[in-house]
Amino acid sequence: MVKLLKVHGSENKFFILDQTLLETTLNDDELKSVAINFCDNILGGADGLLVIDTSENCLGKMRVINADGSEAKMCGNGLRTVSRYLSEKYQLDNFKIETMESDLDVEKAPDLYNGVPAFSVEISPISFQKADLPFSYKQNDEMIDMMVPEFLPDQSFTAIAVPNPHLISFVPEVSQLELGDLGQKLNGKNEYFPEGVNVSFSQILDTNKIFVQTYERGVGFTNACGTGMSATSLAFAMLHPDKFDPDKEISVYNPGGMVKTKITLNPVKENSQLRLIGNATFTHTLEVSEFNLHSNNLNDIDVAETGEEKDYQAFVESISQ
Ligand SMILES: N[C@@H](CCC[C@H](N)C(=O)O)C(=O)O
Repeated sequence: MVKLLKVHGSENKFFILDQTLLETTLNDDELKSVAINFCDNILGGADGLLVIDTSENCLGKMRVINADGSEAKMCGNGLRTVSRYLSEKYQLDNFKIETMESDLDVEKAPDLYNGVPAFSVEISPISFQKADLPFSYKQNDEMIDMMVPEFLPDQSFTAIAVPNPHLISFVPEVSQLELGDLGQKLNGKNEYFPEGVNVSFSQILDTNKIFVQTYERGVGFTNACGTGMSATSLAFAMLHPDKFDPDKEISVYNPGGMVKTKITLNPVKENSQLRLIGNATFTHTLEVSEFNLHSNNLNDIDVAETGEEKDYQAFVESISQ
């Protein structure tokens, strides 16, 4: 039997499959089918499948398969949960994890709340270049605080790859309707973001305090998007210096809870440093036979709750007071 986990970071939910536990690893087609099946049908679904593989230079490698079967370059909330998994497996608190474009530094952080383990993860590399998003809008090589009436008439937009693509707009109040419409438009066939984009709207609440909601590529509305909150924090620090204190962490509220980000701006903006700090919660363990996993038959799974979710909900309750 193979043991999987259901996990979340700020209620951005995933299944973790450690391929190193298998006799025979799943190939890419099998991973895609299993990701779609798990994310649609098991335990209320999830936003993606996080796949752990061996790595030559790091403690492990993380791949991110979105709910629709597409593969993402990175996942910030997911990386925290994979960090916890590898930390417990190898009894280490500080190490590197290989992702599609870079080896990222991760470390155990103080618990977010009683019974809520937390990890701090590096988010990198950063790019604003149109080729790295990719996007196409008139002759622009970058899109930074730019009015784009083709998206929405009265909002400005910033595009940042970390390295998955994000489009960010600061708004007086988040409109789910406008976010959903724009997210759908830019993730369907469109001339601006040919590979789709994660779209985040953010409300500035106070100094170093923002709210972020994201329409995710390959998923749709999500409770939280880790790379989205990191990219939005970078845009916030760059574009709203009057509300940004560089010596302190930023509190990023989201529909699933709250994370912290630490932004160290660099005059060369691509060399700025981003860290994402937040919960790594395991909600369920699942056991399935390797044969059933290979044949994408998920009818016979043993599920057990870990009991961690009540502590996470107590944390959410504590920040809403
Ligand atoms: N929610 C993730 C991002 C997942 C990838 C995204 N759907 C994409 O396709 O780029 C996060 O926490 O960063």
